[in-house]
Amino acid sequence: MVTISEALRIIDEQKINLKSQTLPLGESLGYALSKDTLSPFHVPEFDNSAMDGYALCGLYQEYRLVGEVAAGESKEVRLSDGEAVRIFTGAKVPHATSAVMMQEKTSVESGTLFLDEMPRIGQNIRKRGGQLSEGQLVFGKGHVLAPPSLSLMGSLGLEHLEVFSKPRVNIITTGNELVPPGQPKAEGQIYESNSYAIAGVLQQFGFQHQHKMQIKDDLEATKKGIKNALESCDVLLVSGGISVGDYDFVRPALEANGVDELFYKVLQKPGKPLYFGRRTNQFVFALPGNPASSLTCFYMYVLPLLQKFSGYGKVGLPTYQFPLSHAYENNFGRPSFLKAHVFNGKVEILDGQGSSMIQSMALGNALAFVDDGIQLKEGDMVDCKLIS
Ligand SMILES: Nc1nc2c(c(=O)[nH]1)N[C@H]1C(S)=C(S)[C@@H](COP(=O)(O)OP(=O)(O)OC[C@H]3O[C@@H](n4cnc5c(N)ncnc54)[C@H](O)[C@@H]3O)O[C@H]1N2
Ligand code: MOO
Repeated sequence: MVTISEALRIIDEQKINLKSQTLPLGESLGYALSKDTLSPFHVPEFDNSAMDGYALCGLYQEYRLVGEVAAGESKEVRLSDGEAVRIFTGAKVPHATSAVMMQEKTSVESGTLFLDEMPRIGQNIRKRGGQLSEGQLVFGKGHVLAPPSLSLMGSLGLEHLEVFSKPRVNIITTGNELVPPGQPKAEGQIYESNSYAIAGVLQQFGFQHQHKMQIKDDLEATKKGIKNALESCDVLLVSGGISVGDYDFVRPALEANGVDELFYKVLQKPGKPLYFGRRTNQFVFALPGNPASSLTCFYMYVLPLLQKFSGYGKVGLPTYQFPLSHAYENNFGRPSFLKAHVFNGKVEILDGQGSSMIQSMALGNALAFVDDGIQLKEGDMVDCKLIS
């Protein structure tokens, strides 16, 4: 049995041979850059107007209007002292421009521009290189591409990006009692639901599974199922069959397939019988079958590994602190990730903390961490991870 921090450290210490690939800009969302990106030119490349209005030469309240510059125009307009040109947002300002005045603060009468107020030097001019200089580091290796990053890369004219590949994931569910939703089920059987949660949470964080298989609680079938699944994935997620029951065959079947155990059992609730193993550059998590346990283990342990495997510079869900909306005591006998709801700047720990209870998790939006035996008062700060 390891502690939560030991388990996280073991995951973090794994050396992974990362692969990289080239992707079109439009398909790069959620990937991490596999090399540093330097700006190929100054951004903006030229001084330009931040407003629709007038480019002014000299600082006065009256100007001779001598022309117009639209966005995208490349012709050089010559401005002399006391002259102004009509200009539009994003258009290149003429060389001698002192300031741009927004059109709402102006009036024009027979070729003369009048300003409602005195302009200030440099007003409404977006300076060349104001955001980035040519050769400046834009993003370091490992930067994860969110929508603003795609916008910036696009503005640099980069059509293709070098990114780290993401792991191929397979899912195995185990359990003779499991029946797929939509099928008839007999007394004692239940509907299989973990694979939907796991496939969903993979998708939520930008990963995909390739194959999902269900295997019976039988040592030979489990060995064979794991062997097949490991033929085509980098990360294998197994649900159930990892505890100590007579029908829990996942651990010996992993061993028979040459997977080395890195830890088994974590001192936590839920998800105590969590297993993590490795075979060369392949990783296996055997997630406890209880629905809330398997999902909690995904957020806490699987996600950091998947992100590390994808070359992310920072992994795992960030922790935020919120004040408790009520008193709470952790009597579970283990450090606990509790199903919780963060709302209006406070966190409520929900009823229904049983590992088999998924409704509380479905109605909540966070996991709140409370250590074993801790008594908390209303207003005490609690570490939370937001899951939706
Ligand atoms: N003697 C002990 N028994 C148990 C211990 C223990 O330490 N000693 N640990 C308990 C804890 S904690 C957990 S968590 C579970 C984990 O057991 P397994 O990983 O072996 O999971 P199963 O026994 O296969 O299933 C547990 C539970 O979850 C349901 N389940 C399983 N798979 C699915 C699925 N795909 N979809 C929906 N529901 C699923 C299954 O029917 C069981 O109810 O072990 C405790 N026991
Ligand atoms: O460790 Mo288990 O997930 O409490 O039922």
